[in-house]
Amino acid sequence: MSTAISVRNLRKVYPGQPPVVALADASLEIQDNEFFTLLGPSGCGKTTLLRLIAGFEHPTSGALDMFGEDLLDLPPYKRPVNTVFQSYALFPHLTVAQNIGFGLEMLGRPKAEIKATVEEMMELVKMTEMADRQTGQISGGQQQRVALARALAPKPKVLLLDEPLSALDFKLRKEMQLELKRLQTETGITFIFVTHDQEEALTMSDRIAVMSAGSIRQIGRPRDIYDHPAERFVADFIGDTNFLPAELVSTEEQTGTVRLASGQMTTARIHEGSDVSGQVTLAIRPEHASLVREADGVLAGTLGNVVYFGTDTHYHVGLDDGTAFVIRTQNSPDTAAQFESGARVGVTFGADVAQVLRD
Ligand SMILES: Nc1ncnc2c1ncn2[C@@H]1O[C@H](COP(=O)(O)OP(=O)(O)OP(=O)(O)O)[C@@H](O)[C@H]1O
Repeated sequence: MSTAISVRNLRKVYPGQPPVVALADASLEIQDNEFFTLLGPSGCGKTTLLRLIAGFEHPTSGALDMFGEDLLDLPPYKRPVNTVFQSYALFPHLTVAQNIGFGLEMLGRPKAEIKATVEEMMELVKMTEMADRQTGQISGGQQQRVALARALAPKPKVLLLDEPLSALDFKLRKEMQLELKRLQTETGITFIFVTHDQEEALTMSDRIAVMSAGSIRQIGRPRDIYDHPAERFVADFIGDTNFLPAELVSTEEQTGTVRLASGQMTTARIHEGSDVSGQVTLAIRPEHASLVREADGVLAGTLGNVVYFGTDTHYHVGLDDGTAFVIRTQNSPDTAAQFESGARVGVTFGADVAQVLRD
């Protein structure tokens, strides 16, 4: 696999009083044919990074290459990228076919080529039957498909997608997530997708960069990031997590022996390259822990609320050291509630599910 985009120590400061550091010092590599997602809360710098790649902004410092070529010398229209915006920016009085062909007309492509590409794109996004409808008269989901087809029509090497699904309702959003993934696989184009929705990122991406306050906190495959968050921000932002204070007693490669507040010893995973020692925080996902009899637990406490969600049940335990801990178990027709609210209970978890977090 070759590298599509290489971002090295990219920094963007917007002038003002005071100046805004939108991107502090970002470095990452995106592979050709990857579905890569920039995930983070509002204002963390996702759109800024996308705009730097597109060429709508110029960095304060740093380097940016695409397929080995320095991008910073190229104006936006000469970069082999295209962008799909949150507001689809379609022309409502033009037809579906005219909207899709618009960019190609601007590029001065021959008429026959435009016609063939528009037909190919309409088929790709399943809009052939609506070719002659004005885009002001089609649904939000259909407009989204046209916007995608228009952006894909010039066959960019990289497609930038800035929260393209955020205007759609929940059900349509789910459908379009699968659709986007299909389009990426079928076209083989590198997608860089921006979202603040963790579930969207986990379901669609080959890899995710989690961002916070202008910097990249962790890069990894969805499963790695979910199961092995490197730091508290990532563990907190993606999914639900229990945090336990602990003391790191010894380490051997990626495994640490820790003493919990209860005095019990257990093992936990240490993220590669993490420099941790002394007092640490452990992260344990609610579905990775089990509720057991008090005598069988690594931790002991009193069961508080038991909340039934249909597919699963959440058990809220008040641990004896005062920490709150949630356990999530999947329901099935033959699982009966084993513990009542108010009961003394134990909490246990496997050796490889607890993660030592860096600060
Ligand atoms: N043109 C600009 N001038 C000054 N500040 C800006 C400009 N554009 C963005 N910012 C600031 O830079 C920071 C990063 O903004 P950016 O739009 O990249 O974040 P984001 O993660 O994409 O957020 P959102 O999810 O809300 O779109 C924010 O503090 C924002 O207010």
